[in-house]
Amino acid sequence: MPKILPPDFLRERQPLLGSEWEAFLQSYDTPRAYGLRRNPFQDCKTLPFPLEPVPWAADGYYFRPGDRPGRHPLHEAGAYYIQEPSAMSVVSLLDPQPGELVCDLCAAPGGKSTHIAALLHGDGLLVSNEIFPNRARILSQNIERMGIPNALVCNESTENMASHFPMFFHRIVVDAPCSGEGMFRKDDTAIHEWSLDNVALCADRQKMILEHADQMLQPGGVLVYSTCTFAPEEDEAMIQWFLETHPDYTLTDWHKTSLGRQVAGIPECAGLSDGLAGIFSDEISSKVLRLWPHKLRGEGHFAARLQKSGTPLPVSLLCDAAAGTKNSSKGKKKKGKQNKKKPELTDFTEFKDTYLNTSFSPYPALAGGRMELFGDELYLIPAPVPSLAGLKVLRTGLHLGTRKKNRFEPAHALAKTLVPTDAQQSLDCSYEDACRYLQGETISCPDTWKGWTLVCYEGCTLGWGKARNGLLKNHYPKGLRIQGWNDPEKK
Ligand SMILES: C[S@@+](CC[C@H](N)C(=O)[O-])C[C@H]1O[C@@H](n2cnc3c(N)ncnc32)[C@H](O)[C@@H]1O
Repeated sequence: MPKILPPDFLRERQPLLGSEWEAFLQSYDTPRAYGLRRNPFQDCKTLPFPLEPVPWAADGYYFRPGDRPGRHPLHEAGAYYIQEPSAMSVVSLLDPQPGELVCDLCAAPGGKSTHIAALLHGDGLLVSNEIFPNRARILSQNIERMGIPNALVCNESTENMASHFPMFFHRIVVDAPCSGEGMFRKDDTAIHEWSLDNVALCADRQKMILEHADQMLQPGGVLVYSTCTFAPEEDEAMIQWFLETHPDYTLTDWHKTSLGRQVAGIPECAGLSDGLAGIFSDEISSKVLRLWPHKLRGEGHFAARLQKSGTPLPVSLLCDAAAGTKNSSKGKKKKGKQNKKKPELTDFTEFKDTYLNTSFSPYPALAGGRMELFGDELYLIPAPVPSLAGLKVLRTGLHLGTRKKNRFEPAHALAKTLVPTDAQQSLDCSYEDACRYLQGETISCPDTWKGWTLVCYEGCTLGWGKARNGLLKNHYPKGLRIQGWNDPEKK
């Protein structure tokens, strides 16, 4: 059925597209493209469905919708993240480097965050923030599913984030809440919720979020601002306003970024565009990036990369400064009071010596990290994390496990950061056993195995099982179990 678009939208946007208007409208009647990003932390050699590269993202691929990769055990294993193809351009533009401190300020459900983490390779720190608690929980689950060891997940207003992390980050992405015009083909709710008043409201909110992002960015840092709307008020005009009110920033030409270089070899098929010409100065329109659904295989998107003047500070100085920050927020602390005693680490050490191989080496950010107990929960906090007092934090680095009476129970999050060769016992499951495991069933293992075992499928980790007498007791978290995995209709 043809889409019925709001009359105000049609009237306002037609002049922006000129001779391309008909092609733009026709894009609403053509099928949309589907994408996924492969996860370097869970490196499955081959995926069981055909893929085609997305030109603007190194690990991005198109898939055929009928293949339903969201209903495959490899999805639960974190082998990939399903992401709208145009949305992958944002982190390509941000270009985070291993060792950096990076913030995703409006992060749920985690498309940009999981992409940033993949490019950091476990080195440096990702702080992912989401203002709404339910969405922050989904974000946190996705961070865990993708086996990301060096992330904090916060559930804060951008104002509280700014007061807690002043001038802290090397790179920040503001993937702003917006009027969502670029999602009209994909999502009818975006059409129903759209109005010109909402465009104006979104623009005001975006200005506030950008002010906070500026406060959090180091001198010399990079800020990428993106939306999934065509509204110039939220796109080029927002960048114009930001540059006028923040003279210490310059706009980076997207053609001269790694995104532009990547595309240079395949200019025709990429279909990436500059900003709106004629309405805004060349300085802005020639440097910002637009993705139009009639020009490429993806939905509508806008992105701009801004560089702050100055020289970045050493990471150690930044941590000291942030640790001394007093947060005025009365936010809840992390569940389970922080244990002031020096954590007794023997339990984890014993676990590690018994069940993990010496090849198990925490990621660079964790190698210099600190262990902290919150109640009986033991966390490994990446090296550059400052004090988190007063901040609502859902995930503090890597959850190693729980201290029980006479034993240590490893966390699901720990399993997700491991590869099969990290564990002394890892079971390479068949497809059928992987499905049974994900439903919470017991599966078989060699009779001689005893204790904690990594359950793997196609080289990716699903979770823990505990071996006894040839059977693996299922330790896949109850909240993640889904029934019907063996049903071919649901595959
Ligand atoms: C475009 S979405 C982010 C998508 C995400 N970056 C991803 O790639 O998966 C914008 C996010 O901003 C959040 N948001 C809404 N109002 C906000 C506000 N006032 N301050 C900060 N974030 C807000 C929304 O809940 C939403 O999760």
